[in-house]
Amino acid sequence: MNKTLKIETLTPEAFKPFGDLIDKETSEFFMINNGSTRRYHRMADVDVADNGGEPIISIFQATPLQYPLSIKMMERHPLGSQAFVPLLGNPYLILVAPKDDSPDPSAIRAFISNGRQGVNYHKGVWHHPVLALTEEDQFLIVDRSGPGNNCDEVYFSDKVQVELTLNDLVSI
Ligand SMILES: NC(=O)N[C@@H](O)C(=O)O
Ligand code: NI
Repeated sequence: MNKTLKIETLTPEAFKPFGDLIDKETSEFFMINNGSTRRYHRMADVDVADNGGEPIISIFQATPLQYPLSIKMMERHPLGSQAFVPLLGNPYLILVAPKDDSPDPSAIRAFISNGRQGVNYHKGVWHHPVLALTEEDQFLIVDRSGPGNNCDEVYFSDKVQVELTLNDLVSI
């Protein structure tokens, strides 16, 4: 199978099958701290308690891969959600595929964040490891620590060619 992915703009509706969008610009807020602060409340839930899991906060400093990207694998976290919040305001890419026993290469979807949007992958959603577009980009991560295997990886056979090119990046 040969396929080049179109890169989609990240919206709450488009990302809904895969998780939550952590995005001020598409979220409600209420005022706190005597009117000095907007609280964008509960943008996503941290779903990590299965098998005695606990929520942890980490930082990823990521380096861009080579493009056009030949997508060789996808992974999922069967025991917990995983959130990525960009810290430096740089656009980055998200590759996801629907929950299933194995990722369907023909169902992979590519999104681009405007650098102000984070994502929270729901438990078991297939995704590609973080895809920075800027050298040493940084992300705050909220995911799970605890017993059990929480990372399934599937490598595609050589016959499957799913490519991601940047030349049709939507303007963000
Ligand atoms: N392995 C790890 O902690 N990171 C991946 O889960 C990822 O989605 O980048
Ligand atoms: Ni992951």
